[in-house]
Amino acid sequence: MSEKTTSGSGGAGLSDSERLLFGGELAYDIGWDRHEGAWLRLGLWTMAKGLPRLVGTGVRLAHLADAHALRVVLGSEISRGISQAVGLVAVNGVLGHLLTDGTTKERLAGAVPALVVVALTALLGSLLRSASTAATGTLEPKVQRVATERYLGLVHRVELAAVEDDEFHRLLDAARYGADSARRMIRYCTNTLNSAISLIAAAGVLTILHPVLLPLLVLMTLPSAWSSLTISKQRYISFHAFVQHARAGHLLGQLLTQQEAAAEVRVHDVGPFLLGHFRNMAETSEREQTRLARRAARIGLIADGAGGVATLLTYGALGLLLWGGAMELAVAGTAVLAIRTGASSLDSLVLHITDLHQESLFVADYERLCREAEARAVPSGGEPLPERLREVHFEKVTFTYPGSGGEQPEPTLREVSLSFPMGKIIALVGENGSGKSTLVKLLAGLYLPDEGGGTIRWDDVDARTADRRQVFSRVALMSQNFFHWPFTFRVNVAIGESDRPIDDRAVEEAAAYSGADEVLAGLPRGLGTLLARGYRGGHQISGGQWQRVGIARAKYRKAEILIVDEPTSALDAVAEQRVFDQIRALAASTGQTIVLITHRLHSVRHADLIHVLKDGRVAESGTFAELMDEKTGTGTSATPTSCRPPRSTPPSRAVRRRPRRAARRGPHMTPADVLLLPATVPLFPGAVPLFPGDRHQWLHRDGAGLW
Ligand SMILES: Nc1ncnc2c1ncn2[C@@H]1O[C@H](COP(=O)(O)OP(=O)(O)OP(=O)(O)O)[C@@H](O)[C@H]1O
Repeated sequence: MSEKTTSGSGGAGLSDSERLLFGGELAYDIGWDRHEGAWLRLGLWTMAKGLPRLVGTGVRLAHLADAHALRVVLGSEISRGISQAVGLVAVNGVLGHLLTDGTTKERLAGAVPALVVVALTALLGSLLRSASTAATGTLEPKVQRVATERYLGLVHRVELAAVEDDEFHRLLDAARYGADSARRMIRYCTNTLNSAISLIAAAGVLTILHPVLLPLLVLMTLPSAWSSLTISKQRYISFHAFVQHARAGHLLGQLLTQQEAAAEVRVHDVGPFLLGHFRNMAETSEREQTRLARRAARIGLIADGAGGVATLLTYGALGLLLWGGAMELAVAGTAVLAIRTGASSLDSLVLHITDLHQESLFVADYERLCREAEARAVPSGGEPLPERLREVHFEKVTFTYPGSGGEQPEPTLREVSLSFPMGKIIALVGENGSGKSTLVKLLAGLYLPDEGGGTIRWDDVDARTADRRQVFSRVALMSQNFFHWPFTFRVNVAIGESDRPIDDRAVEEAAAYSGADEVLAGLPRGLGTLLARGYRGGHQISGGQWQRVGIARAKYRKAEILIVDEPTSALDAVAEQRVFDQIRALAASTGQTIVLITHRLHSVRHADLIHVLKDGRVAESGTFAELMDEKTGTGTSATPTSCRPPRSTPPSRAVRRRPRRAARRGPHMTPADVLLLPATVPLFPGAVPLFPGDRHQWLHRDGAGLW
């Protein structure tokens, strides 16, 4: 197959194979990737202008984490700069004495005091550097912890609507790296500060020695700064081009060896096809690397040439000053030293600012996320709920999912009026997508009705003004997709009431209530068995067994209202009815309010009250007998739709949405990934996982093999 490549921004070295297989470059569509190349658009001046702001951010974070360590870093770095300047002046004194008239002995003796100062400043410089290094090392993990704690603390309190908002999630993706970036920013800030102070010290000494020396320093260092910046940009471009090809190649490698694809690879003879493209992409990548390496070499040469000319001009100017007697030899010697120190400080300053700038993009995201999370937090405080609740009443409640359905989103619930009397068993029945789960989320306080869209009253207290934490505390929710915590059986049940110490007896009682005691009996380490596959000692339980654990969790919570949202979707009609009957019987003994959700009316025929939902509205309400009665019922609930088979096929829109959203959110959304989050975080934002979900293979922008 012939292999053509294109170059240019966004498609550097893109091969026909990549175009054919992926329709373009294989880039992630996740939060942190959107900063790719942002700093490439920055020039020297813009970077310099932004420097105080960047250092300010680092200093603020460090101050929050450990003000004392910050003071040590700042004090050490500033003192180091001063001692460097004093050292340079002392060097000037040494040279002055050495180059004066007299015998060698006399000249050496004269230089001794200045030499002692040089030695002392060097010693002090070393001590200060180690103090700064130690304090920076102390600061880094603290900054990361403070930053991580802050965003996690804010994010877990935001409204559910924010969690479901894709834009918020993209921000969360990027901000996750912000906490790591904050850590790295501390080191880069210290390095930047260090280089800047060294540069200022050298420039200050030069100005004192002779006013013309400062422009000479600028003249000599500018080309070198330009070349540093240009070369580091080239490295960055090269890295991203490389990682893109490497990712694509890696994907093909995985497809060739993946179990799921194995049958088709053989029967359809996909192997040679993929292998051919793999080779083509690898060759394209190699060509791209060669091209970029040559380009970098050219830029290096140009920069070196410019630096050489500047050096020549600088030393020429120094020579002229000496020749004309405008400068003493000792001053010229010190000037050479100061210019060299200044030039190398400027070089490293450019590199550190570059690093700092890249990190700052993620820290800015982090700050934005924190602001957004604060703004979208579930409000704290509010009207207390009545101690002894009689009912929760929905009055003409309309609810629309934010961002659903384009410009004129359709409400999911329309003018719903119904009651949940306490101490009763209430069933919500309706076909897929009729709004049952949405309705109980409003009941649980996870959403509020639309503005002007009716009220939900807890007796006389409006849910809008109620203390939402109290609302949450009154409800135990076992939703369709309740979370399978990758923890032990004990914690999986007790996490329903995580703010009190775990009571093993209560865990066992809750397990007996839901039938999860049978699951428990089969576990190798009983309550302490880890319910997560893929981990040593981890045990896998079936979907049906998880459902029992979920009911036990909701039961353990001992909340006033127990909402059971289709826990039986994996069961057949008879089994579902058995589970509901069991819940009903047990509820009778505790007086708990139970809200059961199903689309099979017959499964809940013993409920005290049944609300039938249809297209987001209440079609009818009553007891089973009333609904089935030809005179009192509308007959809607007797239609075959409400007696449909379990919803395992076809899934609701809500369910169908999830994979799409998960895919958009990238590789970080599975429970296991959440658990393994620290390992999924790259060493720095420039590091990119080779493959989604790959927690081990990060590519480094300074990675070996690139240069
Ligand atoms: N987070 C969401 N964002 C946008 N739309 C949603 C969301 N969750 C559900 N919907 C939509 O709201 C409608 C009602 O969904 P809901 O899950 O409440 O119905 P349901 O009666 O519980 O259905 P099922 O029996 O299939 O679970 C569906 O059209 C669904 O696609």
